[in-house]
Amino acid sequence: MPRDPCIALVGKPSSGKSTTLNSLTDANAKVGAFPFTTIEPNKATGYLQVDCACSRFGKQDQCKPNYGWCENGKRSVPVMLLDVAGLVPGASQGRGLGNKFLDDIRQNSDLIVHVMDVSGCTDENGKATRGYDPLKDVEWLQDEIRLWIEGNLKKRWGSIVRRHTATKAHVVDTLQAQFGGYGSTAKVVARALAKIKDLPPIDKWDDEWITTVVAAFISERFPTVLSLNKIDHPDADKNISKIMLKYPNTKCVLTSAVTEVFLRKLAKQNFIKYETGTEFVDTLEDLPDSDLKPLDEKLMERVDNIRDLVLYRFGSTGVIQILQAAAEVLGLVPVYPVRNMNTFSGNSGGFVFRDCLLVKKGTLVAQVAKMIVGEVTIAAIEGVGGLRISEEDTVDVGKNDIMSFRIVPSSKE
Ligand SMILES: Nc1nc2c(ncn2[C@@H]2O[C@H](COP(=O)(O)OP(=O)(O)OP(=O)(O)O)[C@@H](O)[C@H]2O)c(=O)[nH]1
Repeated sequence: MPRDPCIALVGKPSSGKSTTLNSLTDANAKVGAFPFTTIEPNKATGYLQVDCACSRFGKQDQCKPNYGWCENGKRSVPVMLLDVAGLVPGASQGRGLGNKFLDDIRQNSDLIVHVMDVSGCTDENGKATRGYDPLKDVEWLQDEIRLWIEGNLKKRWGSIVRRHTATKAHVVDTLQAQFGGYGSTAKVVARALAKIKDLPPIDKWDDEWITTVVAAFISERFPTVLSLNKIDHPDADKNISKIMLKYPNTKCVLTSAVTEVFLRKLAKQNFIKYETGTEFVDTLEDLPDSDLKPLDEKLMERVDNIRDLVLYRFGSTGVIQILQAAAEVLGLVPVYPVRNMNTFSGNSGGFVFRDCLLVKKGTLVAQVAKMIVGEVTIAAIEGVGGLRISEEDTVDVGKNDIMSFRIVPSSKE
């Protein structure tokens, strides 16, 4: 993942993708109650909340990021989001905007956030209904991606195996040649294969083995977070438990995107004080000495409902946690390049930790250096306390995550 991480939001029509995206960003993705409001993939910037390095050194007051923002040591780091349109069953056969959908995730995404309607009020095509079982959506999303990759693989299987045998290739190389187009690397393929028990040689794979291999590859290449949306609905509870029981190893986040959008709007209009990501909402009744505007009876009732049905029950609208869950699954580490290791400042001095980039835990320091300073010769890399960092070392939270680079000046001929 040498480029910036990109998280794809997918989900059937009317599951709440656009609302979720709106609540994660300030982008104005169209919001509508009918299928395919979102026609073009919508790239937007979301903000991942992390504990900023400034709080380790008591420098919260001096922290002013170049991108995003930092409040009391909670830093919002930009991440790229992709609103992927047109997911309906049959996408792998080109139904809906199937091919486009698959192409979007193939090229661009590191992780899929599957936005699901857990109220059971939309069927698999996004039409209004009651009592639909959203478990089916988890299954068919996985199936669509698998069938698409499997279909492409099986079409050429005979010649793939012949070539593999003739060239005495390694199974990782043979598969990487096939999966490279999905943004895979040999490492990803190797990790996927390592998960499979008793895998026979490639020429012995039947359809079942191919399915197993493709499924293992998908879970490595396209890890998924389930965003269980519409938790404000009374039918949501039973569906949430069902999904979490069936997929105990999949990261699930409970959300009410529409609530987040509504609360932010009220806060912007100065009707409430709302700290996003928390359960705290204050009205003029709670803060009589504040400059908040009074709410009419209808709005007050809605705010009370939101408190009861979402905030007090679930602790928050859950939206901030979507990106945190994604970052956790991807193992992202915030890395802070600084110019001056004594002050943690950049070029212009004054403010600290101006830059932050997200890299995968375990990435080599040399790779991180390349992302930050490019193809130049580095004389030395310094860490906190002036300690020398080896290019062969790796990064983690609190380990080699603050760095200063000394570059060898380029000689003019
Ligand atoms: N009750 C409830 N409704 C929601 C929530 N989030 C979104 N909705 C509603 O669900 C409907 C569909 O939301 P959208 O965000 O347009 O859905 P989408 O998945 O982007 O749909 P397409 O653009 O058609 O693909 C809208 O009427 C939203 O107001 C939620 O958390 N709770």
